[in-house]
Amino acid sequence: MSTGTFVVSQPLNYRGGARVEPVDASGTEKAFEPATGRVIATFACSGEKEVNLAVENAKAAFKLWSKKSGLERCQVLLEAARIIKERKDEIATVETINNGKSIFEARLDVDTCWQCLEYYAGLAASMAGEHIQLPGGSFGYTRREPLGVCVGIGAWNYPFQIACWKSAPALACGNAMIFKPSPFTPVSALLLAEIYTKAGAPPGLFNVVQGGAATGQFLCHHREVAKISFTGSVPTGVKIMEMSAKGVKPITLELGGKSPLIIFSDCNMENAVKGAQMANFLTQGQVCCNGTRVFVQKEIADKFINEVVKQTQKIKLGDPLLEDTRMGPLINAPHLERVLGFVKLAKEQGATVLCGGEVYVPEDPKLKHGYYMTPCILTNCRDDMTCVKEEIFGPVMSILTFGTEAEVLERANDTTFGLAAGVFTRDIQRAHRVAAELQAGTCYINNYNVSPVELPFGGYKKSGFGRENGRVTIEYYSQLKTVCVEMGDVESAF
Ligand SMILES: NC(=O)c1ccc[n+]([C@@H]2O[C@H](COP(=O)([O-])OP(=O)(O)OC[C@H]3O[C@@H](n4cnc5c(N)ncnc54)[C@H](O)[C@@H]3O)[C@@H](O)[C@H]2O)c1
Repeated sequence: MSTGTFVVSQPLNYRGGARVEPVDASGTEKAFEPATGRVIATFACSGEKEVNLAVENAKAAFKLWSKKSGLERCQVLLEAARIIKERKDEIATVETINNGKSIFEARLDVDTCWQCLEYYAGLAASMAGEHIQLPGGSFGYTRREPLGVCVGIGAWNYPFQIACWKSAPALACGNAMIFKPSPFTPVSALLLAEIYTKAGAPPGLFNVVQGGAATGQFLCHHREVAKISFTGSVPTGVKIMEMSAKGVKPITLELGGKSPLIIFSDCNMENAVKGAQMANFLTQGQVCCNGTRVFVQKEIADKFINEVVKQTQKIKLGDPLLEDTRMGPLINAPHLERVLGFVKLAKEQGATVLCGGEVYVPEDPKLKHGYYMTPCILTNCRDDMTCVKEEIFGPVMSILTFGTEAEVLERANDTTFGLAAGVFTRDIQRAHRVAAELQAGTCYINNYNVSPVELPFGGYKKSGFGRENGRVTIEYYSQLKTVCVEMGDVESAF
């Protein structure tokens, strides 16, 4: 498949084990191919009736699925993981077309998806409670039980990965899921739905409803939805929390960030430069945990800046489906405008643009309506500038300099966000000391933005709560029942 050719003609909702058109709608949306600006799908946003039907389907599947043993659930997840691996190129291609990230990156994303399914398949079979001995031969035991119908609401930057990272632990624990992708990227979640069905999941176990805020609200308010796992911005996260409070529903919030990356003068310079690029330019900078505040120790600032600018100017920008492209277009025209607006404001507030920050028009005529910009590096930044305080969600790195460890820790933590942080140093004690002091859910030492599924991922402070990946996520998709067993007679207080 090549850029400029893909269109979606099949329905984009998935319910009861098949693609369906929604029975009612609250408006329509268009999905684009960011590389060309072409519309690739027009779809109805699901209304309340459609959401109710999805919940009914999920409930029916939950009845069957929750009765299965962990090993039986493991087998379905393993088969789904196998199919994802087998269809990796196709899934990555669809992701690239709808999201704009390079095919090189999309393939890496798909690897983290089948790995996630394999990981939770393994845990499904070993989930167990405790047995607790009580006086007189009585005892208690605990059962880890599923929650019921879970809702997953996704952002547009990692559409397939978000669907997998939410559904794999949810299904492993015995839940059913309804997933609502971002309306910007509605396509790839359908591939996952089809794969689960093919792998042997009962019809209705994983459903997809399309739409924006209104559809999301129907899902969150639904009486029979037991849990919401949300990935998106802080303002929407606040709304999700308000809705979940009304229904007393547990939630996972994976929200935005403005993460610090601290580079000490004793670092391995080559790795630090690579780390800064990994921290800023994956998926065109549209990554929640990006380390966009790059604090560099004064002694090495000039050298680091020279090198990082040199390497950033080499990034191959253009058609995301070409093998050697490393940066594609941003998600859409309004978002491109927003990111360029941040660069303009940074200049007005006194920052210096060392490279990039401009609209880019590729030579290939079919790409001329795409949403490309050159990766940008800003220096002369201060902590009070907008580019240093707010999540830009684009390829814009802000470089700041610092003197001492104590100073940089204070400045790094001076934010309402707390998703991730990074430190580059050769001093092993300092690395761990700094990681312990950083107020962030994930701290990278001498690397950045690697996401092994074995490690929990999630935020501190306004970046959210709850975790995805890792063993702990089982706790966010299950509840603990205590069974207390009397082996003697009742000693009544009356
Ligand atoms: N922490 C993480 O794991 C993580 C991962 C990816 C993205 N993000 C964050 O996501 C943001 C970008 O994504 P976005 O622009 O899609 O975010 P967004 O908050 O605009 O939308 C996220 C999802 O919420 C839905 N939604 C919007 N309003 C809603 C409402 N009132 N009720 C229910 N659902 C509603 C949207 O349709 C979409 O599916 C960034 O802030 C980024 O940092 C976080």
